[in-house]
Amino acid sequence: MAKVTILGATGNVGIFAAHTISEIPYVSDMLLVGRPGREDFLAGCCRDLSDSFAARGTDIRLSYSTNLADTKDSDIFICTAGMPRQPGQDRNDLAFENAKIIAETAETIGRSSPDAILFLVTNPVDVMTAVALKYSGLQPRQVFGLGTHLDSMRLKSLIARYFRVHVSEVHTRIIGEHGESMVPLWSATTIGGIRINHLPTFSGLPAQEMIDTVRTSGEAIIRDKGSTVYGPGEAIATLVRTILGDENRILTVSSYIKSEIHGIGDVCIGVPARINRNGVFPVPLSLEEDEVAGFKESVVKIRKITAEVMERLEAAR
Ligand SMILES: NC(=O)c1ccc[n+]([C@@H]2O[C@H](COP(=O)([O-])OP(=O)(O)OC[C@H]3O[C@@H](n4cnc5c(N)ncnc54)[C@H](O)[C@@H]3O)[C@@H](O)[C@H]2O)c1
Ligand SMILES: O=C(O)C[C@H](O)C(=O)O
Repeated sequence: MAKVTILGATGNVGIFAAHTISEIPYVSDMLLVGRPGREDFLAGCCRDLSDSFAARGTDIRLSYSTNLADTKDSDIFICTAGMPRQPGQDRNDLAFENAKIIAETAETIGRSSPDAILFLVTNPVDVMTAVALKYSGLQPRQVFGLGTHLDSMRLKSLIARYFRVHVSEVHTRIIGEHGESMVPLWSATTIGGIRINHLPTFSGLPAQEMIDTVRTSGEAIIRDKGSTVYGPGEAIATLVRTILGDENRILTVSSYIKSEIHGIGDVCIGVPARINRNGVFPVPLSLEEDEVAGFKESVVKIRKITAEVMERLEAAR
């Protein structure tokens, strides 16, 4: 059984993730962490969630805190703390402001919970994963971000609708940045176990339109309803269940790669990784030429933003 701590629990994604994670049978304790001054709101969240646990018959010890010292003994931290983007902003516009929050938080967690797993949701998630890895001092397997898992789910849903099949029949991946330079892996896309380009209807697939829709999905939802919540909240729970259940699923998350993909590495970015109770382990891959080219471009972009943020963080200390 495990203790799960949610940082940024008063936010839209944090509180819905608390709800989705509470459905995972391996969770015995859940701690909601918010900023000082938010005690009443956190207390209200605990009462409201407790009612839902009772209605569902879930037995989880739920508590809240505004003090990171109380997070000791957590098995997994989910970090949703930080600014979300506003309509018209790019996720990367948030990089430095959110990096300051993540660096400070990660430093504390690394010292007080050296065996924990640290799961980043805060955007830009690839850069935040690198910042958390550096400042926590944890091992690469212990630190990862939601990466392109949500993008992969969005593409899966579009493909399933196009071919009129159940979503569980579709396997697909998007790698690279959780952002503009994301790269769809059509070579790794199957329907009912059959490679998508072996299906007669493949020639009519509006592939570019689909990937454009995925690329702009977060932006469109934020413009229409203010924030993306249900997609990320369920995606977060999938990852937490995979870890706590020691499931060894291969999901596409932001992880530190040394050189696993065509010799490309030294960056935190979305890649397929085997995920279990010990953490996240990128899977070496062989890709099509155009996919490698797209991935290289994405890596160069994320490396540059990460380096700039790290430099500014150091200068600000
Ligand atoms: N990676 C993904 O796929 C994905 C999906 C959805 C949201 N996000 C990101 O998650 C983050 C949260 O989104 P949201 O919609 O819940 O935002 P929100 O504004 O509703 O919540 C933000 C939370 O961060 C906390 N916070 C803000 N500044 C802080 C600081 N200086 N120190 C500590 N805590 C602070 C707030 O108190 C609040 O709890 C954003 O960065 C958003 O872009 C990522
Ligand atoms: O788009 C955003 O800013 C939120 C999140 O990254 C998403 O893709 O839903």
